[in-house]
Amino acid sequence: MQEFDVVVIGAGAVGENVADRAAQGGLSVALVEAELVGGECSYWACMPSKALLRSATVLREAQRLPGAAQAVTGELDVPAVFARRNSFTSDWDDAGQVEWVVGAGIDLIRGHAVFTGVKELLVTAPDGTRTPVRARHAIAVSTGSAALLPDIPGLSAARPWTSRDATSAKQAPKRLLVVGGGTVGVEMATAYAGFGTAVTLLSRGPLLANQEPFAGDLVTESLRELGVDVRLGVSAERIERGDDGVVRATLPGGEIVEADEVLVAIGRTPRTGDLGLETLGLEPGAWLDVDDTMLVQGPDGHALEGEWLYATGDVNHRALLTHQGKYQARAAGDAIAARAKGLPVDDAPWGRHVATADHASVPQVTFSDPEVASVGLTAAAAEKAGLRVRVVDYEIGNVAGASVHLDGYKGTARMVVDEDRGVIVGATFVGADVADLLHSATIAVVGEVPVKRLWHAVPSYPTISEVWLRLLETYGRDSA
Ligand SMILES: Cc1cc2nc3c(=O)[nH]c(=O)nc-3n(C[C@H](O)[C@H](O)[C@H](O)COP(=O)(O)OP(=O)(O)OC[C@H]3O[C@@H](n4cnc5c(N)ncnc54)[C@H](O)[C@@H]3O)c2cc1C
Ligand SMILES: NC(=O)c1ccc[n+]([C@@H]2O[C@H](COP(=O)([O-])OP(=O)(O)OC[C@H]3O[C@@H](n4cnc5c(N)ncnc54)[C@H](O)[C@@H]3O)[C@@H](O)[C@H]2O)c1
Repeated sequence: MQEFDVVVIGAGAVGENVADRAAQGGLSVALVEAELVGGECSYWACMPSKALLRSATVLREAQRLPGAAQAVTGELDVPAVFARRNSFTSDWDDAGQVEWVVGAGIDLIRGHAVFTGVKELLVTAPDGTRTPVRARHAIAVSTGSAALLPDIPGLSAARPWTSRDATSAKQAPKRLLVVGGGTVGVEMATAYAGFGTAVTLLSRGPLLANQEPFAGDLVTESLRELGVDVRLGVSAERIERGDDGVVRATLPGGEIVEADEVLVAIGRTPRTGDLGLETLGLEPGAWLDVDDTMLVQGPDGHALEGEWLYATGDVNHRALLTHQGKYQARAAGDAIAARAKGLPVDDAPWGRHVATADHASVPQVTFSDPEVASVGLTAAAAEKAGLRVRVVDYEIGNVAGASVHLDGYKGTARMVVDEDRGVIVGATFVGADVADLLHSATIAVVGEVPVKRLWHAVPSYPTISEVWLRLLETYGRDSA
């Protein structure tokens, strides 16, 4: 039996951070990983997807800019894009991240962990060796999520791609059918359209349905301009792969769409089905409910006896984003160290040991073309929450900085103001290169900066950030 103060299951970006914080808190920590140290984000999600998107985005921008357009007359070098993607994933070799783990003083145990009891695990290594592992203080589950497959007749036998296949493909297929109009569907449709693939995207609702409606509208329009056949309000009745290798999707009404590959991007499922959660009285295959310090809540709605089981990252379903999972990891790792040493836990809202921002100020950028950057509540969500809000919209193309940035700049910004408190509770920017604008909004939302004070935060001229001034002018100084 190996024994540590803390054991973290899953060495994705989130598990790595829990382990790091607990180790920095003076505890001995083991990190258990069944696949690659670095997890989904490094090898099959954030980094490879963004690497696949970036080159074509830059090329399209250059092609729209007089002077640059004349110089950029060639086609996208698709193999060079895939090669750049490979370098970001280190060719799916985790040696660099293992080096970091070792350097941080964390013990790495390779293998698949299963709970055998309270604070006890059995880890099965790839060669079949089994190691019992015990935690003196805490175990953190950071096992992430996997792609969800819909129950469409014929689909599972059609060898569908999941996000892993789309981000790790060695070449672009001639035709790609994308099922799902959320973040993965939109980003991968954009990437593959950039490679010259004929993409058909089926979405049962509008694109990016969790965002402000104008975001999905602008992205739909631009995907169609890129040549993507976007079908909204459409679900396939059947998807099969024929003996000829061709995928055929039957749509309502009998129309058949043919493709070489089909990517399923309809959401995620927690990686808790094979963890032995039943041993602890928890439901295998379910998301793990947690409190704000990331302690797992049992069926009675309270932390397990002894406050020892934590869950961070995708697996707790609070916000399926790397940065938000790492934020939870910092809170949880510090809370584990504090509880282990009998120190006070600062679990008041916005305290050191809680992930308060998960509730109302989660930032997210979808790297579509145009980019969609949002934080906090949409207007609809704010109204649903019972807030008295005022919504202010502004066309980003009218900002001097945007017009210099790109000819014919098209985009919209929205701020959602809580009229009772005089603060911004949500903001969305849709347009080229708005991603880095988002953090200003995140600070305003988290800091609950009064709108009347924002008038003194002067954006530089001529930058796209002057959209802030235009939003305030549209809101009106007398209203603030
Ligand atoms: C295509 C795509 C693009 C994305 N792009 C972005 C983006 O741009 N920005 C962003 O913020 N988010 C993005 N996300 C979301 C992001 O990838 C996830 O939120 C993030 O990876 C979650 O991290 P995690 O550490 O919780 O889980 P993971 O990264 O999934 O790590 C979990 C680890 O646990 C291991 N594991 C599981 N079970 C066991 C077990 N029983 N024993 C041992 N090890 C186990 C797994 O092998 C894995 O390495 C994207 C997601 C997808 C699918
Ligand atoms: N840039 C980023 O930050 C980024 C990029 C990719 C993924 N992600 C994260 O990964 C998560 C997963 O992304 P995703 O795109 O798979 O999920 P998603 O939840 O963003 O979108 C899934 C879409 O599929 C639709 N859908 C659900 N069931 C369906 C069915 N049976 N048939 C047809 N459509 C169906 C939903 O209505 C939704 O529009 C996201 O929640 C996001 O947090 C983030």
